[in-house]
Amino acid sequence: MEKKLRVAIVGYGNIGKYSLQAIDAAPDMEVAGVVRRASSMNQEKPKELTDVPVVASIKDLGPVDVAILATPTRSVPEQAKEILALGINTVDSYDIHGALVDLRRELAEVAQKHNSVAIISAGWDPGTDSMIRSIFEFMTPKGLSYTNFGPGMSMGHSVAAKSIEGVRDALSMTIPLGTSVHRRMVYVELEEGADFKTVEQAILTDSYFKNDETHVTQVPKVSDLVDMGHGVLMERKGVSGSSHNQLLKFEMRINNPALTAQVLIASARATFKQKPGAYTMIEVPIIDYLYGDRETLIRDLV
Ligand SMILES: NC(=O)C1=CN([C@@H]2O[C@H](COP(=O)(O)OP(=O)(O)OC[C@H]3O[C@@H](n4cnc5c(N)ncnc54)[C@H](OP(=O)(O)O)[C@@H]3O)[C@@H](O)[C@H]2O)C=CC1
Ligand SMILES: N[C@@H](CCCC(=O)C(=O)O)C(=O)O
Repeated sequence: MEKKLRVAIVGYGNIGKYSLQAIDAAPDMEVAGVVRRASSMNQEKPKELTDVPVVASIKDLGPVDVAILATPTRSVPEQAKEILALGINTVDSYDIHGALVDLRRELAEVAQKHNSVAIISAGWDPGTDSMIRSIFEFMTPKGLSYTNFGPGMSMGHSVAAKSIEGVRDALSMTIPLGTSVHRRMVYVELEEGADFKTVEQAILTDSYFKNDETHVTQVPKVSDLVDMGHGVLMERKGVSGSSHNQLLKFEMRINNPALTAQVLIASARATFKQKPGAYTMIEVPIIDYLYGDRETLIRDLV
């Protein structure tokens, strides 16, 4: 039997937990262990990790082939560089669209030097939606595409709101207003003594929120509101050759962390088929994400 890929999960929040399930379900992978912050190591070990090594540094695990970075987007650049420099492949779901080209360039330099591979921004948006947008684009090179999220929980925005001083927990709901325009409804649970107006101002000026209509509401308990469902409707009206009004549509309604984790696991597999460097999902051949014999996949899917 083929040797299984040994996968480490870095950060055990929502994406981390669902990554464990996706690794367990993958025939070609096994979990090498979970890397957590020192502060989380003191907590009681979650039941599903009973037989899984949990460590504070990836260097304390046995051999690791690839690391899933399931940490806040803003901590990805530093962590990815450290892990790639150990010769270990990385995948992340970095979701700051305006900065991912720079991240790709920075990680490519480290990966090429240390003979490793990074697939960055590998969730659903950015991620699989980026692949769909690209397909729309070559099917109808002229035209307009719209990406309409939700309604649903944006994890990137929730994580950004949670990181603000004085916030104990946060939920950011994305409300689609049409034509790629969104409203952000942010619910915050505050630490004892925190000032709501200060927190509200910090959220409104954070780069995750400052370009959208955003409303911040204080609630007693965020966990009572959380529903991790999300989704997207992508539409394009465009032109193929000289034929107008070609209408294309893609829609999905999902459990956000489950889908993101599944895409990360598929990307982890794909890292082993690339030359050292850093890639976004649209640069990797689709077949590299799939498990199975190449000709069988081609026979079944093409
Ligand atoms: N591209 C896409 O489509 C998507 C991208 N995402 C991205 O995934 C990211 C993670 O989301 P989610 O799993 O909900 O986040 P969580 O907050 O649930 O989990 C993140 C985990 O990372 C660890 N962590 C927390 N703070 C830090 C820190 N400052 N530095 C390093 N590690 C830290 C913690 O794990 P521990 O306690 O074990 O150390 C924490 O539980 C989001 O920031 C979002 O941008 C999410 C969905 C879709
Ligand atoms: N990156 C997103 C996934 C895409 C949805 C989105 O960007 C949004 O709801 O604003 C997330 O973190 O959940």
